[in-house]
Amino acid sequence: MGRRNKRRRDQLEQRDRPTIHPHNKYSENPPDFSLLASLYPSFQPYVLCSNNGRPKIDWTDFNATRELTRILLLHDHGVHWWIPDGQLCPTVPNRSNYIHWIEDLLASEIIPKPDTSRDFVRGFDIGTGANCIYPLLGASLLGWKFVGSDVTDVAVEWAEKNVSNNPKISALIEIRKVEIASDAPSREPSNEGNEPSNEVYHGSGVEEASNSVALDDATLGRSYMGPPVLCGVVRDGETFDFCICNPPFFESMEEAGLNPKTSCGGTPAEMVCPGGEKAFITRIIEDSVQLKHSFRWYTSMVGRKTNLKSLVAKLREVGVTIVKTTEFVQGQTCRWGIAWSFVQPLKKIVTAQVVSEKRNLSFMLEGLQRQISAMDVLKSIESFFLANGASCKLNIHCFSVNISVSFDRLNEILKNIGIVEKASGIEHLQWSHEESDPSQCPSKDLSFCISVFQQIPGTLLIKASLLQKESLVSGSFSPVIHRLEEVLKQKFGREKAS
Ligand SMILES: C[S@@+](CC[C@H](N)C(=O)[O-])C[C@H]1O[C@@H](n2cnc3c(N)ncnc32)[C@H](O)[C@@H]1O
Repeated sequence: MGRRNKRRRDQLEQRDRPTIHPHNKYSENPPDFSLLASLYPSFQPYVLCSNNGRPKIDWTDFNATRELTRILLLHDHGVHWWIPDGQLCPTVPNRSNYIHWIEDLLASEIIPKPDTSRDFVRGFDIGTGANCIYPLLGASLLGWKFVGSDVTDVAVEWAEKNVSNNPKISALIEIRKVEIASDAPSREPSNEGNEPSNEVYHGSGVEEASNSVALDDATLGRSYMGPPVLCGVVRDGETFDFCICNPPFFESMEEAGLNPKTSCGGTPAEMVCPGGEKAFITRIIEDSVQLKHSFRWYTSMVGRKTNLKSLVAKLREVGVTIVKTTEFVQGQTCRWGIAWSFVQPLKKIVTAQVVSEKRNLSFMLEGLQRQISAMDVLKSIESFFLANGASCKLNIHCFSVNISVSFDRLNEILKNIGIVEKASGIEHLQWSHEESDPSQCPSKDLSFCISVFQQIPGTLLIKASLLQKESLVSGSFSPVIHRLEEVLKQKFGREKAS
């Protein structure tokens, strides 16, 4: 392969791999465990030496992860912080990414700036938790004001402690207990605003924005029947620039499982709600229909891509003016951010990422047995392509493998799975290559990168990104990845399309 092609491939690879937000304190300098241990003796017992001689911590040890969070907040943010045993322990670099995404949303000119005399940013953290992480980060990094809500006494008590222990920012943060009225009638989902308006949909992946999903029971799942979320908690006349939410993701503690690779704690009240995240975020959407312009941006974290799709569909249905999505890559976990607004956008946003849509494909492997790791699946992917004559470069740190399949081998794979040559664009290849200047000629190899992400225990997300745009065989990318999906589902999972 020519040097120019290689450089182009490397550039595309870099661009496609979602990374830590550039404003994130840790984007250039990840936490230095040795330095932190030398500065904070309480952290020393948790710092171990890995096989390659680099310092590491045991992510399955709750005390180690909590101590790391404590000293990162203290060292890098000047924040004093603690949570009781078992409460959900946030990782500072990951939570900072969400804050910086909101910073980008507010700074963008997608919707007009607020027409108020208020000269500060005010956010609402739905379910702030005992850790109160988003208000603490937003206030210390950016001087934002917050209301942080929660339902449990322990969360409210510890969130308040975490605020009052930080006098420099305590005036910026109010903790609000969500009152659960014992006679509260169960709310039916609202139908208000069902008429679609002149929507502008803008996603970092067009897939999310353009897929129309029928809103049947299977799509929306169970309704949220729990305590109030926004309506009944936001007071009359209050306005906010945004809401932020890391919702209870799971329908049961069993589903939450225990991720053998990390121990971030998390009590049932923090992790679980009937209907899981889909029901909870659907309630935020319904409340936003009532509250409309009280917030400039409504946002939530989403744990599953399948839910992201149905939530975007729900947003279309209720007539929001804009939807934005993003992806948060957090080590081996991938999460999404969803944001919407009822404010009329300043200009029409064109979402024509047709090329990128075709260049990125993904599927889920669900129902995996506990002992099957992301690494097992990654190695199976490598074996599948090696067996088909491809060249593979495994990157065990990124849980990814770069694959290059030559034209001849590609032909074989596609023939084996009954794909006619015409459909893959291979016919094209035979004429153009002969007569062109080879240095200018689009590649006839198919090169792509496959990454494996842990979603929740038993569920992996497999993402494939085409590495070169100008390949004459890029039409074969999709059938090849579909073939891989079939093979992996047969080998590891129960048959369930994402
Ligand atoms: C996954 S935890 C998130 C905690 C923290 N924001 C974080 O990111 O680590 C979800 C939180 O939502 C709270 N919660 C559940 N239902 C709620 C509701 N209706 N209103 C406010 N908070 C709620 C839970 O008590 C829990 O603290």
